[in-house]
Amino acid sequence: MSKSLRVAIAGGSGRMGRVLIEAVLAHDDCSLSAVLGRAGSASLGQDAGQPFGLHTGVVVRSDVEAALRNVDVLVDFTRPEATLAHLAICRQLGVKLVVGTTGFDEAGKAALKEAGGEIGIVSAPNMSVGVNLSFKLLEIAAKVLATGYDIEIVEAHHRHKVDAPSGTALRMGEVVADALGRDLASCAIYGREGVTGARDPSSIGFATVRGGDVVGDHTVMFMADGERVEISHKASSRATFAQGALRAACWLADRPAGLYDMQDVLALR
Ligand SMILES: NC(=O)C1=CN([C@@H]2O[C@H](COP(=O)(O)OP(=O)(O)OC[C@H]3O[C@@H](n4cnc5c(N)ncnc54)[C@H](OP(=O)(O)O)[C@@H]3O)[C@@H](O)[C@H]2O)C=CC1
Ligand SMILES: O=C(O)C1=N[C@H](C(=O)O)C[C@H](O)C1
Repeated sequence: MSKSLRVAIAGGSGRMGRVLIEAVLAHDDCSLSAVLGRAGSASLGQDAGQPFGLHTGVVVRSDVEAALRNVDVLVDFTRPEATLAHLAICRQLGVKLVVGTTGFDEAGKAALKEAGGEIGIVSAPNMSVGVNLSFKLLEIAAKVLATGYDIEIVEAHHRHKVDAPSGTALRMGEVVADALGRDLASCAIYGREGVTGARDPSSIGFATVRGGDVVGDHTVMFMADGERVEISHKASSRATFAQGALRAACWLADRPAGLYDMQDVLALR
């Protein structure tokens, strides 16, 4: 079978970048067409697989416009500022985009939405099937447990993660708040310290743990007098995110312009 979808990877030297390169090379329908590196990075000009002992035949490049000229879809797990710079070039060239990057501010989210008017984009804080199923379970749980249950979200990640709470935890909060008719921005409590007073029953609390090599753990707790329901997801390999990202890339191939997420890709909406 010919590998028909030409995929580029941004942040090729990152934790997700490496796993994505391996996943593209092993994929039946995707070919590795370009790998982007940050300007000044030592990896520029090297084979993209060199840091992990693979020969890919694709060298790392920082000239994004030239690198994306013969590409169908860019898969980007980097930082918001890098993703938004890549987004502008994808719009110019008509290249589709899968965004795994988290930590966008409101302006960044608005830029993705606007670009969805011109190109196909899948943007999701978590590409795993399990987390996306959890979003559906949370919607049901929040509706059934709407009164008398205090809701708290706990997430844990590796020591290198730079944004908090995780994009996934924030999306879990949004899903629960939407199901309850609450506005997350006004009911979220991001950590507690000192004399906080009793818990406001309408609040949704977040707690963040960072350390070691934790790939990504998320738990939403619904706590009442006499019982507690917990919905948990634990990722043990980044390959689960990479598989989801490539599933999104293949799904985007014959979609019209629009801003989609993994709920669309997995037909969970
Ligand atoms: N949606 C999902 O399923 C998942 C999302 N993520 C998200 O993906 C993102 C990346 O995570 P991770 O791989 O662990 O992070 P890393 O720090 O390991 O990798 C980030 C990559 O982005 C590159 N980069 C950073 N800033 C720039 C810039 N300004 N211009 C160009 N390239 C840049 C880095 O280059 P350099 O090496 O030169 O610094 C590096 O290659 C995070 O936002 C994370 O939350 C992670 C896992 C799953
Ligand atoms: O930075 C990570 O590693 C991860 N980030 C994502 C997030 O912020 O939700 C998803 C995953 O949990 C791993």
